[in-house]
Amino acid sequence: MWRNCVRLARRGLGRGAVLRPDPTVSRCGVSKDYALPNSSWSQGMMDLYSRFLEMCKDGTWKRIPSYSNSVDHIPGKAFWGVHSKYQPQLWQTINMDTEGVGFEYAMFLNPSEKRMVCLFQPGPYLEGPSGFAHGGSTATIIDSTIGSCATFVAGRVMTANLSINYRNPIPLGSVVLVDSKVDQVEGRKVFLSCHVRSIDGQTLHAEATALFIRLDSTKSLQQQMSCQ
Ligand SMILES: CCCCCCCC/C=C\CCCCCCCC(=O)SCCNC(=O)CCNC(=O)[C@H](O)C(C)(C)COP(=O)(O)OP(=O)(O)OC[C@H]1O[C@@H](n2cnc3c(N)ncnc32)[C@H](O)[C@@H]1OP(=O)(O)O
Repeated sequence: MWRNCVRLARRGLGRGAVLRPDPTVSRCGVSKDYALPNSSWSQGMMDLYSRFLEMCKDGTWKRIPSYSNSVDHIPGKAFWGVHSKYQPQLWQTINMDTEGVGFEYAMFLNPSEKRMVCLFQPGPYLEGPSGFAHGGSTATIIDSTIGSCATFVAGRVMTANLSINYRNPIPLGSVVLVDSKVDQVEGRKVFLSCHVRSIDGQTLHAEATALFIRLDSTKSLQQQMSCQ
């Protein structure tokens, strides 16, 4: 029951939506990539996306697809390791099937700089203060961007600490750049920082620091989360 609720929530159902077969998985078993342009993207979002795609051509940057099932990111799909009994099915909470209402985004990785950038256009479901993004949605996109960056550098990680200073509200429908990088790795600890700015760079919306811990692959995720 709980598992089904989580699956529904993660599929972005709500507000009168009806149950239907999981649309993220096609008949041939290939998951949908949510981080691709759609008709809800503003011109600003499209322009920025094209600029980053251009920078991918020489290999400096790499576009990161986003599947609802995180294991689809991993060759061989063994993201949580052979020791884990827990295989998460729908891990990316930020993907919604109705275009434009929630998190519209695309991530790009710069491997040599250990940097992950996310182009983010918040939709109306993310409203906090009237006309502006909820702080929790800003935290979610920061956590996802920083988390993907830490995943690239360290493998399986979890957020241990995330500290955010909110400097200026993010208008719904605007486009911001979430720019994160790994500052330091000490054993299992990965320290990162992040800035959220308007496209023109004039407005600092938020800044964050985070600590991610690389998971011990000899323990199952359930053991690490004290679930059993
Ligand atoms: C080629 C391209 C590749 C690109 C890849 C793209 C694909 C990406 C795909 C998918 C990415 C998606 C990204 C999403 C990201 C979202 C992430 C989340 O939201 S995670 C959910 C929220 N977080 C939790 O629920 C954690 C709950 N906490 C825990 O489970 C544990 O506390 C855990 C695992 C964090 C640590 O537990 P322990 O038992 O493994 O380790 P201990 O011994 O406690 O800590 C290790 C060291 O870290 C310090 N530490 C731990 N927590 C700390 C804290 N909060 N502050 C400071 N230090 C802390 C400790 O003091 C210790 O340090 P000393 O080794 O003694 O020096």
